[in-house]
Amino acid sequence: MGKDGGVATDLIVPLKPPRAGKSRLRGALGYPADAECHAALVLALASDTLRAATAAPGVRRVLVVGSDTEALAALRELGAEVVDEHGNGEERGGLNGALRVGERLLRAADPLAAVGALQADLPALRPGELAAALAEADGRRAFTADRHGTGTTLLLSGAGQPLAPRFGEGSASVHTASGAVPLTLPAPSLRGDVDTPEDLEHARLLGLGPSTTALLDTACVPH
Ligand SMILES: Nc1nc2c(ncn2[C@@H]2O[C@H](COP(=O)(O)OP(=O)(O)OP(=O)(O)O)[C@@H](O)[C@H]2O)c(=O)[nH]1
Ligand SMILES: C=C(OP(=O)(O)O)C(=O)O
Repeated sequence: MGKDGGVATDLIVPLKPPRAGKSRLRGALGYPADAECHAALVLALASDTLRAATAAPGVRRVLVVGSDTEALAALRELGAEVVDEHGNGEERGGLNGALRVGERLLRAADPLAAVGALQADLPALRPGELAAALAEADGRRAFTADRHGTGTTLLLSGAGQPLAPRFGEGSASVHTASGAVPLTLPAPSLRGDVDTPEDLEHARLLGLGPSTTALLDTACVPH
């Protein structure tokens, strides 16, 4: 059991190489679209997500799965565990493939672990809202939809039960069809993933974490 009475959960956080990821965010809020500046913004979103995830009661391990060595090293500094999604010669399986790599590792360490997948673009995430989602799920395979109701920000599985991730366009209805329980708690910070400039403004109004706040306050000089 986690400290709040929910089931202790190991989380996988997938991270696409920051230069390639979050393409729709380039130039958001007047922030430079330059490749280095954009990568710094994507990394800041992930840093704030991880800071909140590692602080959430009920979360036991947080494992970042990605392929960008520099980004993984920076996130390890924050206290997250990191793994290369192609490290063992795994084929390129995109987002769901990366999640399966993480799930395999976590279940090898503890076959009875409750495992979840949390998106890396939740810069306003509050630890208490993540903990409340784990508590509502209470060991069931369950998910939180994004604020639009179409995507998925968190997918959870019960102890020893496959995660069976089906992230991608319209994943909320696909996860529902696959039997995952849609969680009903409001948890705006957990539903506030950032894909577009409008999403970033929404997250800013909720209250961004320190990394994204500091970055947007600093003039990034385009190369
Ligand atoms: N490890 C890994 N993570 C991925 C991959 N594709 C997407 N992600 C991550 O999955 C989460 C959700 O992905 P999207 O919101 O579609 O992000 P994106 O592909 O960076 O964004 P767009 O360029 O706007 O489509 C984010 O945390 C991404 O970093 C992948 O191939 N490997
Ligand atoms: C991949 C997904 O993320 P997004 O909708 O944020 O691109 C998803 O919600 O399944």
